[in-house]
Amino acid sequence: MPGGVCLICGKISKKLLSVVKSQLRVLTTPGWLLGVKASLFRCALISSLFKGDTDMSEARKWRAKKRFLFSVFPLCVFVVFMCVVSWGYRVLQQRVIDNSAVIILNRVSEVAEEFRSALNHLNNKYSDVSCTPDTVRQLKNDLWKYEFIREIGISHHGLMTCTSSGAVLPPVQVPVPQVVTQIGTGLMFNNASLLGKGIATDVITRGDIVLFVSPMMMETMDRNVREHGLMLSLVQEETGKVIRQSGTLPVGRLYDRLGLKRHVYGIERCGPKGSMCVRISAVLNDVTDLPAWGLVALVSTGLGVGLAASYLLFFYRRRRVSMDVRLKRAIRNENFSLVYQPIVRTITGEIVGFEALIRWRDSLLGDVSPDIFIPLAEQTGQAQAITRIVTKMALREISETLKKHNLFVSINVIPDDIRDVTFIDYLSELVNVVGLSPHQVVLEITERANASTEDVDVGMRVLRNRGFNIAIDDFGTGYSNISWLTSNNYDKIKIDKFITDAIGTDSINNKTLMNLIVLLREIEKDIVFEGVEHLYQVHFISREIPKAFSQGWYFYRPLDKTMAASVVASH
Ligand SMILES: Nc1nc2c(ncn2[C@@H]2O[C@@H]3COP(=O)(O)O[C@H]4[C@@H](O)[C@H](n5cnc6c(=O)[nH]c(N)nc65)O[C@@H]4COP(=O)(O)O[C@H]3[C@H]2O)c(=O)[nH]1
Repeated sequence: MPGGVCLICGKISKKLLSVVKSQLRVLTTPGWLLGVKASLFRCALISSLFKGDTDMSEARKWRAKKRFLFSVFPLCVFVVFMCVVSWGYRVLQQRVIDNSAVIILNRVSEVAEEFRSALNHLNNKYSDVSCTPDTVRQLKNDLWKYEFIREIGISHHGLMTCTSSGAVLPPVQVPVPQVVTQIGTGLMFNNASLLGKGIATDVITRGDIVLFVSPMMMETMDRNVREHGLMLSLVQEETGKVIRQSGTLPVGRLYDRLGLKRHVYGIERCGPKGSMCVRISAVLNDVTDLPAWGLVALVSTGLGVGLAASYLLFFYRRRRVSMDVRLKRAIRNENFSLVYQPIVRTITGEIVGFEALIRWRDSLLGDVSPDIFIPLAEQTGQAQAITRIVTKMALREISETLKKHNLFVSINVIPDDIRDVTFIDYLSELVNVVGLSPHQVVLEITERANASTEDVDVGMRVLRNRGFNIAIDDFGTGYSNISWLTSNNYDKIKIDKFITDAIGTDSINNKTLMNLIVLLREIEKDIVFEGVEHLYQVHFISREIPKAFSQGWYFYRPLDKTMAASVVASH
């Protein structure tokens, strides 16, 4: 997406740049126009990072890339790093808060359940009883059963006459509760009038029963909440009104200083319908709340990661770019050589043809394997140029030997070559000029390439109609093996070295090989085993498919043109 935006920006910039350039020629140049020109040029240059831009010189592009890699890129990595760390920090805090909240909420649920069952039980037991010593003794006994209740009282018509400590004389008026839930439970917080003697406590009432909540219970709960930096609120479910709160939310350094609102994370659990909800809230810190040393360590790590990523990308790009640039130059100067590896009849060892293999020796990079530069050439759209160079060189260097001994030469091509009518014409013309018969030229197309598209099929048919042969290369490495076998658009099939390597082994590939042998015996095409290195492989191939051909170090390594001519002559 940024690449796409940049491409569009780049295109517009280049257009504007040309307009500005033309204006510069006719106007006396004001300073601001020079500034605009410089900015547009920079933008066009950056856009060329995302596509092959032929207008910019390689060196300029590389300089722009370097500037980008060591300015914008590390900053982007730094920002991403900080975002990821912030996000991770937040997730971690949520986990910790969730764990503490679950413990507290479970405790609150236990307490609520105890009050609920006490109110039900005691209301049934003590409705309309008078405050006799026996009643007081029974209340005392009942009190022992409850962990969170400190005192039980009995009231008649709003007057508390009896408690588990004894008769209340004179009876005390039970005040109107501060909150009444839908199921008729009344709550009073910090009530100091009922027990007298300067004791303030939370009171719960329903029917004739008055329960005095143990202050220790609330104290323990508050301490728990404070320790975890949380805030516990009792909320009325229907109205959402907060009726009791313990603990406070900690202040955040930067946010509060700047007066920004902080993100409060909350978990709520409600009792049976119409009762109370308990909410646990916490402020989620972010990296700005870290102590100064933590912030410094984090920023340094982020910058370090950004720079490390820049360096890695720089070295990777430098290697790629330099190889890319040098390959372009090598193609322009046709700075390659060819070697020819003989292909032989397996049973007799007689040479029947050669495969032309490209070699590139760069003054800086040394010998670069075709396995490296051919895929690079394919990615950068230079592979077709290579095919033309190889075709021209091979036919010029080896046609005399081919004609003299009626041999063929195999040339590696890519699907784009087969699709390209101009290449087919070019090849026909060359073959004509050097006086070869088209059947002495084999075009190898790798099975890994997704070559089964319609236009490739058409190209293959055209080539075969003109007398050229088509070989399916590296058979066994792709995923369209069977479809290739059943198509009739080729003349030879080259079995990849990894299948040949399975000969005489106990591997899974050996099973593939044995199944393949059954299929290959039925096929009326030339079969070439690649990478034949050992005598037992030769014996196996000769026994299983006597008509098969072989190519490999057991017979010959790739040879230069002079050696290739002399081995055929000496045979
Ligand atoms: N270990 C071992 N290796 C053996 C043996 N016999 C042959 N080889 C190597 O196996 C490769 C066979 O070529 P390929 O399958 O077409 O695979 C080729 C082909 O896909 C590509 N390539 C080479 N030349 C060209 C070219 O001119 N054009 C294109 N498009 N691709 C080429 O590069 C690949 C590698 O080429 P090379 O490095 O020349 O490697 C060659 C050859 O040197 C053996 O007994 N043992």
